Amino acid sequence: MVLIACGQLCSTSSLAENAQKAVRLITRAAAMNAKVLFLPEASDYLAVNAKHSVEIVRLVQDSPFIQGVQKTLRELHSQGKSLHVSVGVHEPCVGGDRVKNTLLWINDQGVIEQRYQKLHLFDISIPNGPILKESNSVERGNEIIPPFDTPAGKLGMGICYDIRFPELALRLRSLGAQILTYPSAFTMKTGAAHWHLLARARAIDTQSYVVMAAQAGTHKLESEGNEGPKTARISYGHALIVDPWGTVVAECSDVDVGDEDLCVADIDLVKLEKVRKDMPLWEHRRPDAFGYEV
Ligand SMILES: O=C(O)CNC(=O)[C@H](CS)NC(=O)CCC(=O)C(=O)O
Repeated sequence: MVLIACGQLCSTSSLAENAQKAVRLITRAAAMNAKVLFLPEASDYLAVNAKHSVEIVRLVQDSPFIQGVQKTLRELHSQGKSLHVSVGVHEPCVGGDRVKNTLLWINDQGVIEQRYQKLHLFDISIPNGPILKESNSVERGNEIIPPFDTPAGKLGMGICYDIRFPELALRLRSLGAQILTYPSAFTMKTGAAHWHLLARARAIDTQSYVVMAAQAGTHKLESEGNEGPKTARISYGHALIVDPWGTVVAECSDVDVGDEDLCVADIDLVKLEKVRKDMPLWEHRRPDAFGYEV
């Protein structure tokens, strides 16, 4: 059994400030002897609008946020503490007119080992609900990253809105995933309606652990001299971990209690194998009827 931690925080537009939030959660996770910490989508910053995002985005080697995370992991490592981090960030695109919404896997020595670029973009307009057009500022990815070994098990990566596309989860499971992660910044309205249900559904579909790190609370978004439209953002929070049977085994406090929080759970691959053996979904699938393998 391996202990993992799943975090929630409330990013601002300051990469340096957000680095401090991440470092506090990293320090807490390490003190609890967790081996992996999952941090939310866009942990490095939330921007006021597309123009602002393109202005403040940095290459990983120039990002005070990523530098802060890497430095802390290296320091912990030199003290004999091994912690790996999955963290959602932004990266510049070639051409410079948009950014990438990426998920990084940073190992216990601060080295970026994996990178996934969000496939599905959140272009949504719900009456009395969120209006967000992610594709204004973000270039979508085109690749599924094969699940890779971590101290907790084989990890498959998605980001936020990707959780609504079960075909990604099914493919990741077929490619060997035991844990799926969807770092998120869910809206209040869609979170209240769907967050727990989506996380549990993907866990049940794939008989895998699902780890949902989350942005939480009211974001302080500022840009200097930016005339563009401002969007007030509040994120749903409720970072959580679901087991392969669909049970929520850990959940962060409600945002009323504070937006920075951590929850932990043991990853039990013996339990995972039992769930898969008792109900062998992957042997019962019907590619003959559907005409394709998931
Ligand atoms: O913009 C950034 O920098 C960070 N990215 C986000 O906040 C993204 C795109 S706007 N949010 C979501 O995908 C929410 C999905 C959601 O709420 C749902 O599926 O219901």
